[in-house]
Amino acid sequence: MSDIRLDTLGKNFGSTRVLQDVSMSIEAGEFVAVLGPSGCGKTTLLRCLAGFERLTEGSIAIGGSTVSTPKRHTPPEDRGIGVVFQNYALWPHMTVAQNVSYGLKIAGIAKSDRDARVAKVLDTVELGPLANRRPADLSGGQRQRVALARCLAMESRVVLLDEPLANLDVHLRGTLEEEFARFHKRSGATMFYITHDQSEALALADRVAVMDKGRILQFAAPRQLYAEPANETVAGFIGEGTVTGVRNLCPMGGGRAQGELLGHIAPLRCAANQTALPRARITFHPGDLHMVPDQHGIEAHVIRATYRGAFLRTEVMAGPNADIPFTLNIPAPASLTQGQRISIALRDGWVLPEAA
Ligand SMILES: Nc1ncnc2c1ncn2[C@@H]1O[C@H](COP(=O)(O)OP(=O)(O)OP(=O)(O)O)[C@@H](O)[C@H]1O
Repeated sequence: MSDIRLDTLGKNFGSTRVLQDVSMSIEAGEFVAVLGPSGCGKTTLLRCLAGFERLTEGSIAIGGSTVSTPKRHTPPEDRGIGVVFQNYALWPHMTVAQNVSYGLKIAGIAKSDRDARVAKVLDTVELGPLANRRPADLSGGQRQRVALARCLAMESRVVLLDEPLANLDVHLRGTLEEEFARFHKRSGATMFYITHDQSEALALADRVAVMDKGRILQFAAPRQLYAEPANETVAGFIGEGTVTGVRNLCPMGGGRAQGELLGHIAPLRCAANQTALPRARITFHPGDLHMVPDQHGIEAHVIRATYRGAFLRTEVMAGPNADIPFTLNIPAPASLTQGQRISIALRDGWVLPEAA
Protein backbone atom coordinates (compact mmCIF):
# COMPACT_ATOMS: atom_id res chain seq x y z
CA MET A 1 0.00 0.00 0.00
CA SER A 2 1.26 3.46 -0.76
CA ASP A 3 2.13 5.57 2.28
CA ILE A 4 1.31 8.94 0.74
CA ARG A 5 -1.20 9.45 -2.02
CA LEU A 6 -1.75 12.82 -3.69
CA ASP A 7 -4.75 12.80 -5.97
CA THR A 8 -5.27 15.60 -8.56
CA LEU A 9 -4.20 18.14 -5.99
CA GLY A 10 -4.68 21.84 -6.79
CA LYS A 11 -3.80 24.94 -4.79
CA ASN A 12 -4.66 28.57 -5.52
CA PHE A 13 -3.51 31.67 -3.68
CA GLY A 14 -6.31 34.11 -4.50
CA SER A 15 -6.65 33.94 -8.26
CA THR A 16 -3.11 32.56 -8.73
CA ARG A 17 -2.91 28.87 -9.51
CA VAL A 18 0.22 27.53 -7.80
CA LEU A 19 -0.34 23.74 -7.98
CA GLN A 20 -2.30 21.97 -10.64
CA ASP A 21 -3.30 18.35 -11.18
CA VAL A 22 -0.56 16.97 -8.90
CA SER A 23 -0.93 13.20 -8.45
CA MET A 24 1.70 10.97 -6.81
CA SER A 25 1.77 7.64 -5.03
CA ILE A 26 4.67 7.22 -2.63
CA GLU A 27 5.53 3.83 -1.12
CA ALA A 28 6.23 3.38 2.60
CA GLY A 29 9.97 3.87 3.20
CA GLU A 30 10.57 5.46 -0.18
CA PHE A 31 12.92 8.45 -0.56
CA VAL A 32 11.28 10.88 -2.96
CA ALA A 33 12.85 14.15 -4.12
CA VAL A 34 10.84 16.96 -5.67
CA LEU A 35 13.02 18.90 -8.08
CA GLY A 36 12.16 22.11 -9.88
CA PRO A 37 13.15 25.71 -10.52
CA SER A 38 12.50 28.52 -8.07
CA GLY A 39 8.82 29.41 -7.80
CA CYS A 40 7.50 26.19 -9.38
CA GLY A 41 5.49 25.30 -6.27
CA LYS A 42 7.74 22.84 -4.40
CA THR A 43 7.43 24.46 -0.98
CA THR A 44 3.69 24.91 -1.41
CA LEU A 45 3.40 21.19 -2.15
CA LEU A 46 5.37 20.35 1.01
CA ARG A 47 3.23 22.74 3.06
CA CYS A 48 0.04 21.10 1.74
CA LEU A 49 1.40 17.68 2.70
CA ALA A 50 2.44 18.89 6.18
CA GLY A 51 -0.98 20.47 6.72
CA PHE A 52 0.16 24.11 6.79
CA GLU A 53 -1.98 24.90 3.72
CA ARG A 54 -5.51 23.91 2.80
CA LEU A 55 -6.20 22.39 -0.60
CA THR A 56 -8.22 24.07 -3.34
CA GLU A 57 -8.78 20.77 -5.18
CA GLY A 58 -8.02 17.08 -4.83
CA SER A 59 -6.99 15.07 -1.79
CA ILE A 60 -4.05 13.81 0.26
CA ALA A 61 -4.00 10.48 2.12
CA ILE A 62 -1.26 9.42 4.53
CA GLY A 63 -1.06 5.79 5.68
CA GLY A 64 -4.45 5.11 4.13
CA SER A 65 -6.36 7.93 5.88
CA THR A 66 -7.46 11.04 4.07
CA VAL A 67 -5.89 14.08 5.75
CA SER A 68 -6.70 16.84 3.23
CA THR A 69 -9.52 17.70 0.91
CA PRO A 70 -10.94 21.17 0.23
CA LYS A 71 -13.50 20.44 2.97
CA ARG A 72 -11.51 18.36 5.39
CA HIS A 73 -8.21 19.26 7.02
CA THR A 74 -6.29 17.27 9.62
CA PRO A 75 -4.00 19.66 11.55
CA PRO A 76 -0.21 19.25 11.12
CA GLU A 77 0.35 17.82 14.60
CA ASP A 78 -2.05 14.93 13.92
CA ARG A 79 -0.43 13.80 10.66
CA GLY A 80 2.52 11.83 12.11
CA ILE A 81 4.86 13.90 9.99
CA GLY A 82 8.23 15.47 10.88
CA VAL A 83 9.46 18.54 9.03
CA VAL A 84 13.07 19.71 8.65
CA PHE A 85 13.17 23.32 7.48
CA GLN A 86 16.02 25.08 5.73
CA ASN A 87 16.82 27.07 8.88
CA TYR A 88 16.28 23.95 11.07
CA ALA A 89 13.87 25.88 13.36
CA LEU A 90 15.79 25.06 16.56
CA TRP A 91 15.06 26.89 19.81
CA PRO A 92 18.17 28.97 20.56
CA HIS A 93 17.68 29.05 24.33
CA MET A 94 17.42 25.26 24.64
CA THR A 95 20.24 22.72 24.64
CA VAL A 96 20.50 20.05 21.94
CA ALA A 97 18.82 17.51 24.26
CA GLN A 98 16.02 19.94 25.18
CA ASN A 99 15.38 20.74 21.52
CA VAL A 100 14.99 17.05 20.76
CA SER A 101 12.95 16.39 23.90
CA TYR A 102 10.50 19.28 23.56
CA GLY A 103 8.08 17.62 21.11
CA LEU A 104 7.94 14.52 23.32
CA LYS A 105 7.13 16.67 26.35
CA ILE A 106 4.28 18.36 24.48
CA ALA A 107 3.06 14.90 23.45
CA GLY A 108 2.81 14.06 27.19
CA ILE A 109 5.55 11.43 27.33
CA ALA A 110 6.90 10.77 30.85
CA LYS A 111 10.30 12.28 31.68
CA SER A 112 12.13 8.97 32.16
CA ASP A 113 10.89 7.63 28.78
CA ARG A 114 11.67 10.95 27.18
CA ASP A 115 15.25 11.01 28.46
CA ALA A 116 15.87 7.46 27.30
CA ARG A 117 14.49 8.18 23.83
CA VAL A 118 16.49 11.41 23.48
CA ALA A 119 19.73 9.68 24.53
CA LYS A 120 19.08 6.94 21.97
CA VAL A 121 18.40 9.25 19.01
CA LEU A 122 21.29 11.58 19.86
CA ASP A 123 23.48 8.51 19.82
CA THR A 124 22.04 7.54 16.41
CA VAL A 125 22.97 10.91 14.89
CA GLU A 126 26.29 10.91 16.80
CA LEU A 127 25.49 13.98 18.88
CA GLY A 128 25.53 12.33 22.32
CA PRO A 129 28.64 14.23 23.50
CA LEU A 130 27.06 17.56 22.45
CA ALA A 131 23.73 17.02 24.25
CA ASN A 132 24.25 20.04 26.52
CA ARG A 133 25.37 22.54 23.86
CA ARG A 134 23.12 25.28 22.55
CA PRO A 135 22.45 25.61 18.79
CA ALA A 136 24.64 28.75 18.54
CA ASP A 137 27.65 26.62 19.49
CA LEU A 138 27.06 23.99 16.78
CA SER A 139 28.18 23.82 13.15
CA GLY A 140 25.55 23.98 10.38
CA GLY A 141 25.83 20.23 9.92
CA GLN A 142 25.39 19.51 13.62
CA ARG A 143 22.27 21.73 13.73
CA GLN A 144 20.92 19.77 10.82
CA ARG A 145 21.45 16.55 12.75
CA VAL A 146 19.55 17.98 15.75
CA ALA A 147 16.61 18.66 13.41
CA LEU A 148 16.81 15.08 12.13
CA ALA A 149 17.10 13.72 15.68
CA ARG A 150 13.89 15.53 16.54
CA CYS A 151 12.07 13.68 13.74
CA LEU A 152 13.58 10.39 14.91
CA ALA A 153 12.52 11.05 18.53
CA MET A 154 8.94 11.73 17.47
CA GLU A 155 9.09 8.46 15.50
CA SER A 156 7.80 10.32 12.48
CA ARG A 157 6.84 7.81 9.84
CA VAL A 158 7.08 10.51 7.21
CA VAL A 159 9.81 13.17 7.15
CA LEU A 160 9.51 16.23 4.93
CA LEU A 161 12.67 18.21 4.16
CA ASP A 162 12.55 21.68 2.61
CA GLU A 163 15.85 22.43 0.83
CA PRO A 164 17.81 21.31 3.90
CA LEU A 165 21.21 21.80 2.26
CA ALA A 166 20.66 25.25 0.78
CA ASN A 167 23.09 27.88 2.09
CA LEU A 168 25.70 25.30 3.14
CA ASP A 169 29.18 24.98 1.67
CA VAL A 170 29.96 22.24 -0.85
CA HIS A 171 31.94 20.09 1.57
CA LEU A 172 29.22 20.11 4.20
CA ARG A 173 26.58 19.37 1.59
CA GLY A 174 28.44 16.19 0.62
CA THR A 175 28.72 15.07 4.25
CA LEU A 176 25.06 15.78 4.95
CA GLU A 177 23.91 13.99 1.81
CA GLU A 178 25.50 10.89 3.32
CA GLU A 179 23.83 11.72 6.64
CA PHE A 180 20.40 11.78 5.00
CA ALA A 181 21.05 8.49 3.24
CA ARG A 182 22.10 6.92 6.57
CA PHE A 183 19.14 8.42 8.41
CA HIS A 184 16.80 7.02 5.76
CA LYS A 185 18.29 3.54 6.01
CA ARG A 186 18.23 3.46 9.80
CA SER A 187 14.82 4.97 10.35
CA GLY A 188 12.96 3.35 7.44
CA ALA A 189 10.96 6.62 7.26
CA THR A 190 9.28 7.81 4.09
CA MET A 191 11.26 10.88 2.97
CA PHE A 192 9.89 13.75 0.88
CA TYR A 193 12.78 16.00 -0.02
CA ILE A 194 12.43 19.36 -1.77
CA THR A 195 15.37 20.72 -3.75
CA HIS A 196 16.31 22.75 -6.79
CA ASP A 197 19.66 20.93 -7.00
CA GLN A 198 19.50 18.06 -9.46
CA SER A 199 22.71 16.38 -8.28
CA GLU A 200 21.27 16.19 -4.74
CA ALA A 201 17.99 14.76 -6.03
CA LEU A 202 19.62 12.20 -8.30
CA ALA A 203 22.12 11.10 -5.63
CA LEU A 204 19.63 10.66 -2.78
CA ALA A 205 16.24 9.69 -4.08
CA ASP A 206 14.64 6.39 -5.08
CA ARG A 207 12.38 8.46 -7.33
CA VAL A 208 12.41 12.11 -8.38
CA ALA A 209 9.37 14.21 -9.28
CA VAL A 210 10.36 16.98 -11.71
CA MET A 211 8.08 20.01 -11.30
CA ASP A 212 7.54 23.07 -13.43
CA LYS A 213 4.87 25.77 -13.16
CA GLY A 214 2.89 23.90 -10.52
CA ARG A 215 2.72 20.58 -12.40
CA ILE A 216 4.63 17.31 -12.17
CA LEU A 217 6.29 16.69 -15.52
CA GLN A 218 7.76 13.27 -14.71
CA PHE A 219 8.01 11.06 -11.62
CA ALA A 220 10.61 8.36 -12.12
CA ALA A 221 13.83 6.75 -10.86
CA PRO A 222 16.96 8.91 -11.36
CA ARG A 223 18.37 6.64 -14.09
CA GLN A 224 15.16 6.76 -16.05
CA LEU A 225 14.91 10.55 -15.76
CA TYR A 226 18.45 10.84 -17.05
CA ALA A 227 18.18 8.31 -19.87
CA GLU A 228 14.53 8.66 -20.87
CA PRO A 229 13.19 12.13 -20.07
CA ALA A 230 9.49 12.52 -20.84
CA ASN A 231 9.78 15.85 -22.64
CA GLU A 232 12.08 18.73 -23.58
CA THR A 233 11.77 20.56 -20.25
CA VAL A 234 12.84 17.52 -18.23
CA ALA A 235 15.61 16.78 -20.75
CA GLY A 236 17.00 20.30 -20.45
CA PHE A 237 16.78 20.20 -16.67
CA ILE A 238 18.57 16.90 -15.99
CA GLY A 239 22.29 16.36 -16.63
CA GLU A 240 22.79 19.26 -19.05
CA GLY A 241 20.71 17.53 -21.69
CA THR A 242 20.93 18.92 -25.21
CA VAL A 243 17.74 18.82 -27.27
CA THR A 244 17.96 18.88 -31.04
CA GLY A 245 16.21 17.63 -34.17
CA VAL A 246 16.86 14.55 -36.36
CA ARG A 247 15.47 13.62 -39.77
CA ASN A 248 14.17 10.31 -41.07
CA LEU A 249 13.64 8.65 -37.70
CA CYS A 250 13.43 4.93 -38.24
CA PRO A 251 12.49 2.61 -35.31
CA MET A 252 14.18 -0.78 -35.57
CA GLY A 253 12.32 -2.68 -32.80
CA GLY A 254 13.34 -3.45 -29.22
CA GLY A 255 13.46 0.24 -28.30
CA ARG A 256 16.22 1.01 -30.82
CA ALA A 257 16.06 3.48 -33.69
CA GLN A 258 18.25 5.49 -35.96
CA GLY A 259 17.97 8.98 -37.36
CA GLU A 260 19.99 11.52 -39.30
CA LEU A 261 21.71 14.08 -37.11
CA LEU A 262 23.13 16.86 -39.31
CA GLY A 263 23.35 14.41 -42.22
CA HIS A 264 25.00 11.56 -40.27
CA ILE A 265 23.25 8.40 -39.10
CA ALA A 266 23.05 8.23 -35.29
CA PRO A 267 22.04 5.25 -33.08
CA LEU A 268 19.10 6.12 -30.85
CA ARG A 269 16.85 4.66 -28.16
CA CYS A 270 13.09 5.17 -28.31
CA ALA A 271 9.79 4.11 -26.74
CA ALA A 272 8.54 0.67 -27.80
CA ASN A 273 5.61 2.22 -29.69
CA GLN A 274 7.65 4.89 -31.51
CA THR A 275 6.59 5.33 -35.15
CA ALA A 276 8.75 6.35 -38.14
CA LEU A 277 8.83 10.13 -38.60
CA PRO A 278 10.36 12.54 -41.12
CA ARG A 279 11.44 14.74 -38.19
CA ALA A 280 11.79 14.10 -34.46
CA ARG A 281 13.32 15.69 -31.36
CA ILE A 282 16.06 13.86 -29.50
CA THR A 283 18.12 14.50 -26.37
CA PHE A 284 21.60 13.46 -25.26
CA HIS A 285 24.27 14.37 -22.68
CA PRO A 286 27.81 15.72 -23.18
CA GLY A 287 29.26 12.21 -22.65
CA ASP A 288 27.19 10.81 -25.54
CA LEU A 289 29.16 12.72 -28.20
CA HIS A 290 32.69 11.68 -29.11
CA MET A 291 35.44 12.65 -31.52
CA VAL A 292 35.96 10.53 -34.63
CA PRO A 293 38.69 10.67 -37.34
CA ASP A 294 38.43 13.71 -39.64
CA GLN A 295 35.75 13.56 -42.35
CA HIS A 296 34.02 10.57 -40.64
CA GLY A 297 31.49 12.47 -38.62
CA ILE A 298 29.69 15.77 -38.12
CA GLU A 299 31.88 18.74 -38.83
CA ALA A 300 32.36 21.03 -35.82
CA HIS A 301 34.64 23.80 -34.70
CA VAL A 302 35.75 24.41 -31.16
CA ILE A 303 34.42 27.50 -29.40
CA ARG A 304 35.86 26.75 -25.97
CA ALA A 305 37.68 23.86 -24.31
CA THR A 306 37.86 23.84 -20.52
CA TYR A 307 40.11 21.52 -18.51
CA ARG A 308 38.04 19.52 -16.02
CA GLY A 309 40.58 16.97 -14.82
CA ALA A 310 39.26 13.68 -16.17
CA PHE A 311 37.96 15.29 -19.36
CA LEU A 312 37.98 18.39 -21.51
CA ARG A 313 34.57 20.09 -21.51
CA THR A 314 34.33 21.22 -25.14
CA GLU A 315 31.76 23.57 -26.61
CA VAL A 316 31.49 23.40 -30.40
CA MET A 317 29.39 24.80 -33.21
CA ALA A 318 28.37 21.89 -35.42
CA GLY A 319 26.92 21.22 -38.88
CA PRO A 320 27.59 22.58 -42.37
CA ASN A 321 26.56 26.09 -41.27
CA ALA A 322 28.40 25.85 -37.93
CA ASP A 323 25.26 27.08 -36.18
CA ILE A 324 24.25 24.21 -33.87
CA PRO A 325 25.80 24.42 -30.37
CA PHE A 326 26.80 21.12 -28.76
CA THR A 327 28.85 20.33 -25.66
CA LEU A 328 30.96 17.20 -25.39
CA ASN A 329 33.31 15.72 -22.78
CA ILE A 330 36.54 14.53 -24.36
CA PRO A 331 38.41 12.11 -22.05
CA ALA A 332 41.88 13.15 -20.84
CA PRO A 333 44.55 13.42 -22.06
CA ALA A 334 43.32 15.74 -24.79
CA SER A 335 44.29 19.11 -26.11
CA LEU A 336 42.12 21.30 -28.31
CA THR A 337 42.39 24.94 -29.27
CA GLN A 338 39.74 27.52 -29.99
CA GLY A 339 38.72 27.51 -33.66
CA GLN A 340 40.09 24.00 -34.28
CA ARG A 341 38.02 21.88 -36.69
CA ILE A 342 37.05 18.43 -35.45
CA SER A 343 34.74 15.62 -36.47
CA ILE A 344 32.19 14.32 -33.95
CA ALA A 345 29.57 11.55 -33.74
CA LEU A 346 26.67 10.70 -31.45
CA ARG A 347 26.92 7.32 -29.69
CA ASP A 348 23.54 7.35 -27.98
CA GLY A 349 20.47 9.59 -27.94
CA TRP A 350 16.87 9.34 -26.69
CA VAL A 351 13.91 10.12 -28.94
CA LEU A 352 11.58 12.42 -26.98
CA PRO A 353 8.15 10.75 -26.91
CA GLU A 354 6.16 13.99 -27.19
CA ALA A 355 7.57 14.49 -30.68
CA ALA A 356 5.82 11.29 -31.77
N1 LIG B 1 1.08 32.56 0.77
C1 LIG B 1 1.20 32.86 -0.52
N2 LIG B 1 0.40 33.79 -1.11
C2 LIG B 1 0.50 34.08 -2.41
N3 LIG B 1 1.38 33.49 -3.26
C3 LIG B 1 2.21 32.57 -2.74
C4 LIG B 1 2.16 32.20 -1.36
N4 LIG B 1 3.11 31.25 -1.15
C5 LIG B 1 3.72 31.03 -2.34
N5 LIG B 1 3.16 31.82 -3.32
C6 LIG B 1 3.55 31.85 -4.74
O1 LIG B 1 3.41 30.53 -5.23
C7 LIG B 1 4.44 30.23 -6.17
C8 LIG B 1 5.18 28.98 -5.74
O2 LIG B 1 5.91 29.25 -4.55
P1 LIG B 1 6.74 28.14 -3.80
O3 LIG B 1 7.39 28.77 -2.61
O4 LIG B 1 5.89 26.95 -3.56
O5 LIG B 1 7.84 27.78 -4.91
P2 LIG B 1 9.20 26.97 -4.77
O6 LIG B 1 9.26 26.07 -5.95
O7 LIG B 1 9.31 26.36 -3.43
O8 LIG B 1 10.27 28.14 -4.91
P3 LIG B 1 11.73 28.30 -4.21
O9 LIG B 1 12.58 27.18 -4.76
O10 LIG B 1 12.16 29.65 -4.71
O11 LIG B 1 11.52 28.24 -2.74
C9 LIG B 1 5.33 31.47 -6.24
O12 LIG B 1 4.95 32.21 -7.38
C10 LIG B 1 5.00 32.20 -4.96
O13 LIG B 1 5.18 33.58 -5.14
